[in-house]
Amino acid sequence: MSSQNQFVDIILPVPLPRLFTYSIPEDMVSMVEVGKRVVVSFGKKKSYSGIVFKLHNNKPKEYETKPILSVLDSAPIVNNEQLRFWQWLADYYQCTLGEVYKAALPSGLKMESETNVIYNAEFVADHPLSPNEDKILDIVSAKKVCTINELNQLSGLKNCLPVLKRLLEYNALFVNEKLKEGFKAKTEKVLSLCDEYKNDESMHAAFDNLSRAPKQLELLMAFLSMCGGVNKANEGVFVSRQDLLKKNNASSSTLKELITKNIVCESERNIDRLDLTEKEKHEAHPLNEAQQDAHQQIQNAFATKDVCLLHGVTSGGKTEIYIHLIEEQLKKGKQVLYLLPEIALTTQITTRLKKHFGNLLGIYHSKFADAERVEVWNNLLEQKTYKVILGVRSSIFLPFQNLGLIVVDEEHENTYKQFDPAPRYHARDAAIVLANIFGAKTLLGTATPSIESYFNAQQGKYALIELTQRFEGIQMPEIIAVDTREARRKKKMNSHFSPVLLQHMDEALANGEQVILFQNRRGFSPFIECGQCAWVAKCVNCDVSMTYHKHFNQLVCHYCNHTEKLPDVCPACHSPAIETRGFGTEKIQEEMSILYPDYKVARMDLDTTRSKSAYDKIISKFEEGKVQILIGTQMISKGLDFENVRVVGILNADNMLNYPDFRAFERSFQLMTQVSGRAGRKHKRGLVILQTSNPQHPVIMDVINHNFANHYQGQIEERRAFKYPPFHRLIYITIKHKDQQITNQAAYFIAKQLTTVLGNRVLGPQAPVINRIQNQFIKKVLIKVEKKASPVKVKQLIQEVIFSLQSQQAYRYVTFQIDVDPA
Ligand SMILES: Nc1ncnc2c1ncn2[C@@H]1O[C@H](COP(=O)(O)OP(=O)(O)OP(=O)(O)O)[C@@H](O)[C@H]1O
Ligand SMILES: [Zn+2]
Repeated sequence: MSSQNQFVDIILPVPLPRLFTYSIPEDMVSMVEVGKRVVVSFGKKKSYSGIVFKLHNNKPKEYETKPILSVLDSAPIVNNEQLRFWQWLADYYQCTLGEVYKAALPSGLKMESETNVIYNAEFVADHPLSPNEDKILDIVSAKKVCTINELNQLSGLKNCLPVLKRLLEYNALFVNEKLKEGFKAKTEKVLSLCDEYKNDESMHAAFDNLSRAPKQLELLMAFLSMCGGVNKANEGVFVSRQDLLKKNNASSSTLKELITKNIVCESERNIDRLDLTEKEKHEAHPLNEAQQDAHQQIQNAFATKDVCLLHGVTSGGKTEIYIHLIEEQLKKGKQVLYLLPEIALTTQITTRLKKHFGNLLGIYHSKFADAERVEVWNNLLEQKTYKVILGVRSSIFLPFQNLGLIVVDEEHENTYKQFDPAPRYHARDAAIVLANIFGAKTLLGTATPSIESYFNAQQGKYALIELTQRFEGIQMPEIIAVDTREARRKKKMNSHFSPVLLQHMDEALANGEQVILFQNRRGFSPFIECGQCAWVAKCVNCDVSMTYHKHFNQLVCHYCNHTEKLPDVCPACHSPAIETRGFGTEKIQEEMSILYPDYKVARMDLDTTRSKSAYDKIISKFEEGKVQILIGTQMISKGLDFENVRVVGILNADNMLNYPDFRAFERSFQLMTQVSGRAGRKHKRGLVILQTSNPQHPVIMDVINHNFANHYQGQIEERRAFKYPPFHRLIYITIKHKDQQITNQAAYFIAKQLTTVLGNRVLGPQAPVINRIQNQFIKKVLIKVEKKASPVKVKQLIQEVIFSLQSQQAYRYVTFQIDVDPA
C-alpha cells in the first residue's frame, strides 16, 4: 500500500453542509493538489468543476466514492490562505464552503453543467486550435449560447471541461453572462514599420513611390509621427491601428494599401484591459501638519495593534494619508487592499490612486465584465503587475499572497454587508480576519465611525487616531435645521422645498457655485393612492406599495422588480383621482428643472447608474461644472470630493429617523453628517439646509453640532440596555414559505426549540416590516447571544433545529436564511 493519498474532499457549488469525497484515479495522483480545480460528477447527470480542499486516506463509510474525472489546472488557482479564510467565513456566517466558493470566484473560473457558454464573435485565434477545441467552438458558434451539458452531448466528448477551459483562456468563449457594454477585446491591432523599410534609403524610396498616392503618404507620415519619429519607428515601436485611423480621419482602405505594399506591418498585441491611459506617475502630496501627525500615530499604533481606526472629519484628507501608508507597504514589497463600500466611489479614488501607483493598481468590482475580473484574479495569482487592489466588498476574495495592509474606507457603511445570497458577510469584519491570516494590518477610516468600531477603539482593542481639522483649515459646514411642519402650516413650502433652501440655492447658483440635494428614495413617488377611496397600489408578489417611476410611466416594486402600468382610474372605485404621494429623486429632479430652468440638473441613483460608465459621466460632469444641481440617494452622501459645492440640502430627515431598526439613529447621523461633508470642502465654508418636522430631535442636534461624542454616548447606552451590538451578537433566522400558516408554524417551532436551550436570548417569531416578498411569507426569529458565547456552538444548535424541522414532511420546503451580525 503506497502512502499516497487516495481520496480528496472537493468544494462544490451545491448548498450541502459538508464536502464530498472522491477517489483519485491512479493516473491523476501526481496532478491533484489543494486549490486546483477538478471535474467531478455529482447527482444523476451533473458535472461540476470544484476546488480540491483536502487530500487524505479516509474512505467514507456512508457512500461509494466516485473518481475524479479530470484535473483542470496545472497550478492551484486558490491558495491556502484563501481556503483558511473561506473556512472562517463558512463557520462564522453559518453557511457552506460551497456557498463561499460561489461568491468568491468570478464566473469564468467556475463551471457546472448548467453554466451558459457564450460565443465571442470577435475572437481571432493566434495559433491553430486542436481538433477538440475546433469542435467545441463550432458548436457554440452555431448555437451562440449553450450549456455545458448540451456541449457534452453535442460534442460526443465525455467531458468537455478541459477543452472549454482552454477556450475560455483564449477568450474565444465567455461564461454565464452576456457581453457587457463597454467590453473591449483583449487584443488590439497594432502597426509597426516593416523590416525592409527600417533604413533611410528604403524609406526615401517609399516616399518617392507614394508621391502619387497623397492619402497613403499622409498616413505614413502620421504613422511615423505617432511612432515618435523615424528612429523610433526603426526600433520597432507599435502604434494602435484604431488610434492612427481615428486621429487622422483616415480610411482603412488607405491603410490596407500601406500594408499590402509591405511598408507597415499589422499584428495583434495583448493589452491590459484595465490599464487606463498611461499617465505620468506623481509623487504623493506632502502631508500637512495634522495629517503628518495622524500618519505618525498610525505607524506607531501598528507596532502594537493590528487594527487602527482613523476618525477624521469629512475632507480631513484621509485619502492622502492612505496613499502614504500604501507607498510604504509597496516599498516593503507588500500588497495592499483598498476597500470601498460602493462602486460610485471608485471613480474618483481610482483617478487619485492611478496618479501615484500607475499600473501597480488593479480595480475589481461587479460592474466589470466577468472576463475582466478573471484577469485581475490571474494577475494576482501569477504575481504579475498588481500590488494595490481597489475594490468593493467581493475583492476580499482575491488570491493575495503577501498582504501588508487593508484599508477599509468609510468603514461605517452598511453596504459592506452582503445581504443575499449567503455568505452574508460583513466585508469590514472579514477584512480584519483576512489581514490576520497574513499578519497584515487593517486601517479603518471614516468621519462617522460605526458604534461597534468606536467601541472597540474605546476598549483599546483598536488604536484610535483622530483628525479634527479639514484639510484646508476651512470650518465645518454650517447646518441649519428647517421646521417643515411649521413651514407647511404657514403655506410657505414650495412643493418639497423650504423658502430657506431655495433662497440659499438661488444665491449659490448666482455665484457660480453648486448644490447637492439628498433624498433617500429613488423613483418619482413611493406610492400612489386614490384620492377618493384611499386605495393604494400594491405589488402582487410582495406586501409593499409600488413606487411610481414617471420616466417609464410605470409602477415598480423595489423588492421583486415587478412592474405594472399606472392605472387610469382607481381599480377599486373607478374614480380618476389617482394621486402620487411622497417624493423620490426622480420627482425632485423634475421639480428642480422647472424651478431652475437656466441650470443643469443631474441625478445619481440606482436607476441612472445601471451601466458601467454612468457613474463616471455623472461625476465628471459635476466636477467640470457642466451640471450645477446634483440630486441623489445615499450614493452621493459620502466619499465624493467636489470643490465647488456650497449648499447641501437634506430634503427629508424624518423617514430615516423613523425607520424601525435599532440602527436607525446611528445610520441617520452617519448619512446626514456625511452628506453635509460634501459642502464647502475647498475655498469657502459650506452650508447645509436640513429639512425636518422635528428640529429638536437629539440626532439632528448632534448633526448640527458636529457632536459625534454625544451621539456615540447616547447610542452606546441604548445598546447596552437593550442587549444590542457591540454587547451582544445578533443572529437573524428568516423563515420563508409560500403558505402563511406553514411559515407561522415553522417559525413558532424554531423559536420554541431554540428557547429550550437559549432561554430569553431568543426573540420572536416576529413579522418583519414587509412580511411577504415574491410570494413568500416571512417570519423572523432573533437570537441575541453574549459576545463571549461560542458562535460554533450556536451554529450547531441552529443547524440541528432546522434539520429536525425539515425532516418533517410538511416543512420540507420551508427555506431558512441565517444572518449573523445583520446590518
Ligand atoms: N496633503 C495634501 N496635499 C494636497 N491636497 C490634499 C492633501 N490632503 C488632502 N488634500 C485634498 O483635500 C481634499 C479632501 O481630502 P480627502 O478627499 O482625502 O478627504 P477625506 O478625509 O477622505 O474626506 P471624506 O471623509 O469626506 O471622504 C481632496 O481634494 C484632497 O485632494
Ligand atoms: Zn414585489
